Amino acid sequence: MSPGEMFTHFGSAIGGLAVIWAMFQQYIPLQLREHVERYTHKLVNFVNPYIQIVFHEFEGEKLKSSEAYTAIQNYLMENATAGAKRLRADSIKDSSQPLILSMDDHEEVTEVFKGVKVWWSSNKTTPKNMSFSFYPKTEERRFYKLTFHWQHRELITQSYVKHILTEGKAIAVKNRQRKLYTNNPSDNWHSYKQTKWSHVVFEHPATFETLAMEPNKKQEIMNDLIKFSKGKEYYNKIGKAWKRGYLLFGPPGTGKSTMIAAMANFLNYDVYDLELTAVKDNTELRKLLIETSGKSIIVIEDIDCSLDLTGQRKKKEEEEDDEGKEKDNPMKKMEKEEKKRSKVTLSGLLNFIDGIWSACGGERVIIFTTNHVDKLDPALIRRGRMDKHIEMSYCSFEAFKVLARNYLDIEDHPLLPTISRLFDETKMTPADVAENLMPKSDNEDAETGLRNLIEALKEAKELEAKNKAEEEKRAKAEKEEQEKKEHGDEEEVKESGASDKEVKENGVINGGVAAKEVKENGFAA
Ligand SMILES: Nc1ncnc2c1ncn2[C@@H]1O[C@H](COP(=O)(O)OP(=O)(O)OP(=O)(O)O)[C@@H](O)[C@H]1O
Ligand SMILES: [Mg+2]
Repeated sequence: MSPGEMFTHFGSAIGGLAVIWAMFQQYIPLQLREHVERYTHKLVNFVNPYIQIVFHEFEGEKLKSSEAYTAIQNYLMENATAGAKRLRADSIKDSSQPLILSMDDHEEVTEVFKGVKVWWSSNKTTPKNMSFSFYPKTEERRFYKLTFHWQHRELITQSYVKHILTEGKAIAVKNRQRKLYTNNPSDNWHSYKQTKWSHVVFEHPATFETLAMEPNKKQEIMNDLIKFSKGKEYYNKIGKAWKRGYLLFGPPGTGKSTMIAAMANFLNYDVYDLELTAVKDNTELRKLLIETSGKSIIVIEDIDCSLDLTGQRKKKEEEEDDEGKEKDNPMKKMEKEEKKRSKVTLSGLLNFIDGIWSACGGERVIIFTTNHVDKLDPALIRRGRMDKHIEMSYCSFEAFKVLARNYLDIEDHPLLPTISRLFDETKMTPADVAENLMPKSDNEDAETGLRNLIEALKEAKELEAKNKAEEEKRAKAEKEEQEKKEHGDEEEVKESGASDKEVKENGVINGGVAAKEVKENGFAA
């Protein structure tokens, strides 16, 4: 038989089988079919000497992604992709790094462990739900399947799987790209898999070395962070969730956001930048929290702006008053209702920080930043929630020296004493200092930067003095006005006091006369 003929026979045999299968499905009753299928499975399992283990991407009702899945993914990426023919290219760290390749869906690779051959395949299932959906990928579930001969069951389940998991974790640490996450608006949660967070690679270059701050304060924060990151046992011992809250407060441009980046780089943690206004309610806030991984910093910037904390404490009468107004204005009512719907409450946020759920995962730093610490509810920033309060303030001379070293590479300069004196006399944010020091062209040297700064400091000082003088003048004028008013009131009181007296006296006199008259005449005229 020629190969062509063979192929034709083979083709028709397959075709015949397909027809039999279709008939089986169509004409054999469902119950009988199930029986047949079950027994076929049993038979195949009896004859099949291979065992399969499945590792799913999500565990715990899909709340959390599985660590084992990630470890296997990393392991296979590094060790087994050589044998795979269909690969997927993943994010590339930077252009100097080679492509990171992983197995594509439904691809299979083999590996030999201590002389034993195993098969790994990457799979996904989509539910058989035939209903039409705008989001076809929502329910997609991925998993890895490990297949091996039953004779090696012990070796594989005990040593090999353990080996893969530890190796995978080590590879993850080695290849770790830190990520900067932001929460997706919940309306989009269904459209792109199950992820509530989107991420990019975290690449902020700020470090504690480049952060302008008094050295003692900086060291204190660094020690605090080190103590925290090594404190797993300690937190266990004292029965506290392994997390720590920091409140960074200070005027704009004093380095709060820079500090967060420096902390993330120092600890080698991921950053979750939580945009509270995109979170609809407390339940969603909790879901977001559960989706964060360990070794991460959760940041809520400008907390006073993103949550209406004062609104929570609105007096009842005011609300009633508002309701009265809303009756007249339906637009206002709608607006308020919309706001209500998209509202995370203070108690929701408090639970997010130190409720029962906050302990899931562990090793998390939570940071709030604000420009107005006095606006925040004391319950929110009490110790235990915000354990450490860090004030980011105007630039001191010590802090300036860090900037001078970073921006101009100078440790010492004859102009420094002048600058030191000026820093004592006026205040400027590190952001402004940095901007003045930064060379604006190739011709500018360190001295130009310092002179620019001196000019700016002098200007700031003059402006401050001018503002102060104006403020004093206004206060004085106000005081004078007040005094004048009080004086005027007094005069008036005096005058009106005299006329009262007159009235009184006259009244008495007239009254007296009248009374006298009555008395004398025996009746009132
Ligand atoms: N302490 C600092 N050390 C080094 N650079 C700083 C410092 N403070 C500010 N800067 C510089 O100023 C810029 C603005 O700082 P940053 O964004 O950290 O301020 P912020 O306190 O977060 O302000 P805002 O309250 O407006 O968010 C940064 O790009 C950084 O380069
Ligand atoms: Mg900021």
